[in-house]
Amino acid sequence: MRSSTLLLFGATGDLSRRMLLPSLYGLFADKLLPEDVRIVGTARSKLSDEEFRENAIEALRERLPKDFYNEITARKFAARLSYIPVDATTPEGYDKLAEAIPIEKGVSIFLSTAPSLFTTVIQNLKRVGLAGETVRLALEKPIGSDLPTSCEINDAVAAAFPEERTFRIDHYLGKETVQNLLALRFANSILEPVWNAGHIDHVQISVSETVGLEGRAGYYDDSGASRDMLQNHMLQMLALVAMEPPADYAPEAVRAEKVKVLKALRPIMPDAVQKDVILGQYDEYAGELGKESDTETFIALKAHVDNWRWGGVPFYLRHGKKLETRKTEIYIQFKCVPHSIFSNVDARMDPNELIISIQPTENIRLKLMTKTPGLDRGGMSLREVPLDVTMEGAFSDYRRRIAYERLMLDLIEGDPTLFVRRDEVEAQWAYIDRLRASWLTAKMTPDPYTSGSWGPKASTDFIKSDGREWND
Ligand SMILES: NC(=O)C1=CN([C@@H]2O[C@H](COP(=O)(O)OP(=O)(O)OC[C@H]3O[C@@H](n4cnc5c(N)ncnc54)[C@H](OP(=O)(O)O)[C@@H]3O)[C@@H](O)[C@H]2O)C=CC1
Ligand SMILES: O=C1O[C@H](COP(=O)(O)O)[C@@H](O)[C@H](O)[C@H]1O
Repeated sequence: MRSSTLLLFGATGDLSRRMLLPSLYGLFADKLLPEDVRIVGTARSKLSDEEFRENAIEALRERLPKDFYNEITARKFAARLSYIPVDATTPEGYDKLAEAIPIEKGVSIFLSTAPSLFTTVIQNLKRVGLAGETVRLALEKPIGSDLPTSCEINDAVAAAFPEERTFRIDHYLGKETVQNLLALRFANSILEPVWNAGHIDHVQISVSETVGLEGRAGYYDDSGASRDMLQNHMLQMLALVAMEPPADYAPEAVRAEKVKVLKALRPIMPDAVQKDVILGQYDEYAGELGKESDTETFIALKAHVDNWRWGGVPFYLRHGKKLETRKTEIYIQFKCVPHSIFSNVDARMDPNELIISIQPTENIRLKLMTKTPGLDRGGMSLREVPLDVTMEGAFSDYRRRIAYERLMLDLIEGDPTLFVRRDEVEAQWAYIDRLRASWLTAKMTPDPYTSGSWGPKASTDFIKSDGREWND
C-alpha cells in the first residue's frame, strides 16, 4: 500500500535539511511524489507550519544546485509540508501525532534522530496506534554501535513493526551506480562466466573523503571509520559485488543472497589483524576534537569471502577522512592472460580492469588491451583502451540525484529491496565486532597520516606486499 503521509522525526536536523527535504523536493519537482502525499515534520523545536515551511525552503535554496532549485516549485512543495512539535522522550506529543495522521491511508515514518531515541519513539508510536498494518518504519543508521546494541534496537523495532514493514536505510543502496552494479552483473551474460576466483585477481572498494569531522565530533569519535562507513556502506557494496544471482529482483531474493556473502566473510582474528588491517588517524584530528584519541579515521583491510566462488580472491577495502580526493569506486582486476603470444616483442600486457565509479563521477569503465595503431616493426605494440558507460550526457533527462530520492520513493511505495534486512545488519556488526576485538587484543593504534594524503604509508606497503597497488 502506498503511504499518503510521510512522518519525519528529526525534521529540523542536519540530515533532513541537507538530504531528506531536498530529496523530497526532487521527487516533487520531477512529479514522482504522488499528489496525495503529505509530509509531516516533527522535532522538539516549537515551530508553526509556516515557520517549518520557510526553514525547509531555506534549506532547499542552500542545498540544491542553482539550476534545479525553483522558487515557485519550492513554494508549491512547501504547501505539502506541516509540522507538529513533539518531544519524543515524553508521551504527550504522540497523541497529537496520532490525531493528525490518517493511518487508514498509509503512513511511512522516518526516524532521522539519534538512535538513542529509537526505542522510546517506537514504543510510543505503538501505544498511540501509529504502528498498525498500514504503517512502515524507516530507520537511519547507525543501527546500534555493536552487535548487542543493534540486536536491542532490532528487538524494540520488532515488538512494534514486523520485518516486512521495517526499512533500514543504507543510503549507498540509493546511489545510481551502486544499483547499476546489479544491472551490470545480472543483465549481461558476458560477465557472469568470469565473475569468480578463476578469472578475478582481486577486488578493491575505496571510499575516500576529503571532509573531516564536520561538526559530528561526539558521534564520530565513538564510531571511527570502521563503524561509521565500513560496517554499513562498504560491506553492502562488497555484498553486491560478491553475491550469487538472485532468482528475481525482489526484496527477499536480493537480500537473501547478500546475507549469505556477509555470513561468509572470514572473521579477522588477532593473529591476522596486524598483517591484514591498517588503521590511521589524520594529523589534525586530535586538534579538531580537542583531546587525544585512538579513534581511526582511516581503515584499510584485506577481506575474504570464504565460499566456492571467491576462494583465494582478496577484497581490499579502504576508507578514510581527509584524504587526497573524494572518490568512491569499486575496482575489479581480472587475471592476466594465461600465456602471452606477444611475449617475443616488447608489448605491454596489463590485466583487464573494471572500474565502477560511484562518485564524484558516475561511470563504469572496462579497460581492454588493444593494438596501438601503426606499423610497429617486429610485431605489434599494445595499449590499454577504456570502454566507458557514462551516465552524464548519455540521457537527455539525466539528473544526478541524491541517493535518498530513490529510498524515499521506495519507502512511500513500500518496496524494501534497497533497504537492509535485520540479518544483514547483524552479520555486518558481527564482522566489525570481531575485527575491533582483534585489533584491541593486538593493541593496535592508528598510524598518523597527513591530511590531504592517501592515508598512512603502511596502507600502500600492505597491498604492495601482495604484489598489488591501490587504483589511485
Ligand atoms: N547528518 C548526516 O549527514 C548523517 C546523519 N545520520 C544519522 O541520522 C540521524 C540524524 O542525524 P542529524 O540530522 O545529523 O542529527 P541532528 O542532531 O542534526 O538532528 C537531530 C534531530 O532530532 C531532533 N531531536 C533531538 N532530540 C529530540 C527529542 N527529544 N524529541 C524530538 N526530536 C528530537 C532534533 O530537533 P530538535 O532539536 O528541534 O528537537 C533534530 O531535528 C542520526 O542518527 C545520525 O547518526 C546518518 C548519516 C549521515
Ligand atoms: O554515512 C555516512 O556517509 C557519509 C558519506 O556519504 P557520501 O554519500 O557523501 O559518500 C560520511 O561522510 C559520514 O561520515 C557517514 O556517517
